[in-house]
Amino acid sequence: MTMNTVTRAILDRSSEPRLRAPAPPKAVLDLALACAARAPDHALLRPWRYLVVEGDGLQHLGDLFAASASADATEAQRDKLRKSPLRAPMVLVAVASPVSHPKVPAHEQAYSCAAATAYLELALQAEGFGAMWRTGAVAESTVVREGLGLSANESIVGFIYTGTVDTRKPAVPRPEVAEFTSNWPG
Ligand SMILES: Cc1cc2nc3c(=O)[nH]c(=O)nc-3n(C[C@H](O)[C@H](O)[C@H](O)COP(=O)(O)O)c2cc1C
Repeated sequence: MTMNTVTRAILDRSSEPRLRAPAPPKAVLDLALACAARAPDHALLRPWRYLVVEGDGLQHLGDLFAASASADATEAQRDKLRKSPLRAPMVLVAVASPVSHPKVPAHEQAYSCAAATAYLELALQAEGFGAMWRTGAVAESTVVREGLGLSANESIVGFIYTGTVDTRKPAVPRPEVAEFTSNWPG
């Protein structure tokens, strides 16, 4: 079967944790963000926004991560958190920004942000850049959320680390379609 460019790009994509400069240039970033804005979006609420963090911003993000550590964290644990945004030349913070709507609950709006973020990541990868979606405790932290200027109703859907692939990670095994698909009623 011949494959469309989009399906090929999806099948070829892999997350890449080992990233270095240069970050995607503005034209590629804008293209990827335009792809994000094509996500399915019930009632066209546009319930997502993105923060672009690079340069000194990565140090500030690291400071926020370190400040989010629990009171009993060791200095080594804080240091690891402080350095984690420096693993890429650019971090995109995906923010679910739900509004109150009679037919679209907040969790559906978060799904739209997740779909947008997957499109964003895929577009960066299709354009030849590496990307890795990360969360962890920092994504739930009030210190980080407030430090990034999120309002009380907003949440962090992910930190997309992006840049030039340094060394490729081994391919992740993918499940067979039959493993996660069944007919209903059987
Ligand atoms: C919402 C979300 C959060 C994730 N958080 C992390 C994370 O904090 N650390 C991590 O190593 N991988 C995380 N991942 C997984 C990686 O982004 C990646 O998908 C995984 O390593 C599999 O690689 P692949 O995308 O090439 O299949 C997360 C994925 C999603 C969708």
